[in-house]
Amino acid sequence: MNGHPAVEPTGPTAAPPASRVLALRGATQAASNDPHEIVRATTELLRELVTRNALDPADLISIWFTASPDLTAAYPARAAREMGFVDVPLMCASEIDVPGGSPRAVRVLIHTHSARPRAEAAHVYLHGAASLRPDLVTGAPAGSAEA
Ligand SMILES: C=C(O[C@@H]1C=C(C(=O)O)C=C[C@H]1O)C(=O)O
Repeated sequence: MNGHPAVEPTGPTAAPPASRVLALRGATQAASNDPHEIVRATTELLRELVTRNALDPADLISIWFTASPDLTAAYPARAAREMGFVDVPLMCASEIDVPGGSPRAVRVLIHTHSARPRAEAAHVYLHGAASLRPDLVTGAPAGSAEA
């Protein structure tokens, strides 16, 4: 051996990691299967996630979207690109067509670097999608879309 420890020291004296990975969920409901409405609803959802979690766009790792099978007029990822997330890997897919599933639903899963612990993640469910996960719907801050 060369005298150096094989691994970085751990325990109370070790420096905290500069950054952790945080996953955030969200969902919303578009007014209709129209490109403008899909982009509008998705933009609102992304803005709320960014605001409520104080996200720095430079920290974003990737963004996954699903659209319910009745939404076919546009890719929700378009909203992210139009917001300036042009170098963030994006993906869209069709949601599972479960009987009774939420209509016109855009769902999102964001992975980001963040110092925020998972317990403090603010997941965002807007409009008709709020009924999907009532356990995750928290009070919206002043000035939010729901106000
Ligand atoms: C309930 C939701 O819809 C679907 C069901 C999920 C679940 O059961 O955990 C997760 C994502 C969606 O596929 C949601 O978007 O949160």
